[in-house]
Amino acid sequence: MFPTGPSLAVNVRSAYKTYDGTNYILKGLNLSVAENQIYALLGPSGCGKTTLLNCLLGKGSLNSGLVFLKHRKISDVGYMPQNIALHQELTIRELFLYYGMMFNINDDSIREKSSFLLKILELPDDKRIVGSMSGGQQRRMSFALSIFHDPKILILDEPTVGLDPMLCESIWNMLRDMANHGKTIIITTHYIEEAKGSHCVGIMRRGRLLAEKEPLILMEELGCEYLEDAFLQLCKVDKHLSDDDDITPELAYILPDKRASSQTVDYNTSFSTHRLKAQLTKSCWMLRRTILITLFVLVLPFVQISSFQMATGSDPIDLPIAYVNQEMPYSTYSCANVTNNIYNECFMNETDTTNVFLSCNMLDVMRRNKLKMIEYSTLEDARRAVMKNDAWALIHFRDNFTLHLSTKFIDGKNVKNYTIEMANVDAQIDQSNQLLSYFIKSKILQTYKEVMGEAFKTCQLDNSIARLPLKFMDPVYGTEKTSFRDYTGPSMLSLTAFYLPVLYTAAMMLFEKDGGLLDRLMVSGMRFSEIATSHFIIQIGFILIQNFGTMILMYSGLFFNSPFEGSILTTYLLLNIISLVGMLFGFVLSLLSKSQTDAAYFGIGCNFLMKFLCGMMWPTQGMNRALQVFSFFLPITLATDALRSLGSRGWGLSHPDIQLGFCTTLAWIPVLLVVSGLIMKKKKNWYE
Ligand SMILES: Nc1ncnc2c1ncn2[C@@H]1O[C@H](COP(=O)(O)OP(=O)(O)OP(=O)(O)O)[C@@H](O)[C@H]1O
Repeated sequence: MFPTGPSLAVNVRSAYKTYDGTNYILKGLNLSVAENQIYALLGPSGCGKTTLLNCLLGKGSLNSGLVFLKHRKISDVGYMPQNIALHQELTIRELFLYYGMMFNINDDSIREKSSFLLKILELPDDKRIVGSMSGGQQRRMSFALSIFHDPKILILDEPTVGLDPMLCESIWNMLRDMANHGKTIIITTHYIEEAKGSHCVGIMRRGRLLAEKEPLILMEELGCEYLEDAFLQLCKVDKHLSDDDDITPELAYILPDKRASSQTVDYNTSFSTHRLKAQLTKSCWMLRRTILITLFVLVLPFVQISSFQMATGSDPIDLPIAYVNQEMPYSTYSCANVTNNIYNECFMNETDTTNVFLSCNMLDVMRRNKLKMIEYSTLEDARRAVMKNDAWALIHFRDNFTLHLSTKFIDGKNVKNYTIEMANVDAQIDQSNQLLSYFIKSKILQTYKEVMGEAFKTCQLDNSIARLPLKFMDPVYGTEKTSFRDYTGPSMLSLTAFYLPVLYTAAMMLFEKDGGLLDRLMVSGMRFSEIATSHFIIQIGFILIQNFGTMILMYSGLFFNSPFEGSILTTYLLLNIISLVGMLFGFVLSLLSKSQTDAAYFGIGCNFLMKFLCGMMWPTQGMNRALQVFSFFLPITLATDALRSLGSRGWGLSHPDIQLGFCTTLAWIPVLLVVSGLIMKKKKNWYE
């Protein structure tokens, strides 16, 4: 089917390629590269050279036409991309070792080859970090890696850009030497004159090959002294002929129906342990080289959990409260001047109440409860203080408060409305902050309960008279003092377990994808499954340490005191499953994002959604019904509830709610795997 000929290494026939379905980048291009030759592909910027090379490599496919590559084994192909695509954090030596391991070259050969290439390409000392080398040095390094495994066919996309003429010359000498030793080389270049050193030049313009000849023959045929003139002449002629030869709508319509056949690089290699080892070793080098970031990533969950524990749930202290105590006329007869004897004198003494001032006792208790009580002489002043945000609430005791309270209790059902009114403690609270206003209300109630309890005790009455006719028995689960922190603690734990692997995985994958690293690795034979496995192994290590650490931090009682009744092992297992789902979610994110910035925006958005929709900040029971149902299907809603129940209720795996938490999270694993598979299938070159 392919017109190969005995000595053709590459053959392209009637190649058509479009990215958007209308503009054709390759327009019926024909190209033949004989074996053991250097083929220089010349053409102006944007004429489709890289597109053609991508089709040769099988990274892109033709819409119509034939591509044939004689040496299809991945180890037979060497590729140098146009962009540098090198791991900037590694040293030269590490990079050689990495590619050497990837191609399964033994250590001695790696040493030998790398020292030869260092010398001939005038590269710096092999301890130099790649990122610290000049652009030209990095380009030579990139070239060195493309020939490192001794490929049979070499595809070089502008390897000599920015190099000084001496170095270009030595690269061309190397290429000639390689061709003499049976290699085939296709090279694109902007320096037309250097293509004189090739065996054949292909002059490309607007998606077609205008000529394909030995340079000297081409110059002779066109009567030119320089290859550059020959190139210009061909382009000029083509410009006159082909201004209106674009793909016609009819042809564009027909072309996609034509069959495109390709025999390009065969990427179907099986999983290999040496490539996995290379990837793992490289990742360890990278982690070590970026040790500060590695440590930061490692300790981030501990910092998050600790700061959460320290900053959340404790009672606010020193909240300023304005009060007006008309029971004690301001400054003339203040609480400070009375002997407070609530503990040895009953306040319900009908004849003489002068020695008992319950308002003073209440103010004392409020101070003890860490409220900052500020006295004002008039209600107007106190109210103004609240308006000006000098105080969070205003508390008002009326004239003869204690006397009226006493009368209220003594008169019982005959009590007058006026007495009831005067026996009230009036509180006016700034409700703009719900949590603080709840807190102040609960402190006032607690104060009332405490003072009246003591007062009734002194009157030798049952102090339960002072309480509401409501008795809260011992809690079924949890404690009397369950705080907001106990509710949000498991949320923080699951969010940290989920979200950090999302970020880390997306960042790692995009780090390789950015700058064409992943693209280059794939063409060098690295399988995606090997990259993913290596990442999985490293990430699992992080996850196991981090989840163990955060659990200890939160529940061991050594650092913080969150209630924990259940099984440590079940909790640890659930946290690790949450992290695994986070990891897969991060992977999907990296497939959907073009850059780390995209992923960061998307990730931050998801983090907020998770926080609000998974019942992290507020119980899902408070959501509208439809949202509640949606929320249940999210990866960490029911798992967080399960964590809460494991901690405060002591339930185990046998409880249906815990099983539900595990199941909903586990169910996301196949879902995310399928989604990733579909994206990879749809976006053929997702790794670019
Ligand atoms: N993935 C893509 N999607 C859409 N258009 C693309 C894509 N890749 C390349 N193109 C377009 O195809 C045309 C040819 O690009 P190509 O990179 O093949 O040119 P080139 O000859 O290699 O150019 P240069 O010498 O500047 O590298 C350009 O107009 C480019 O914008």
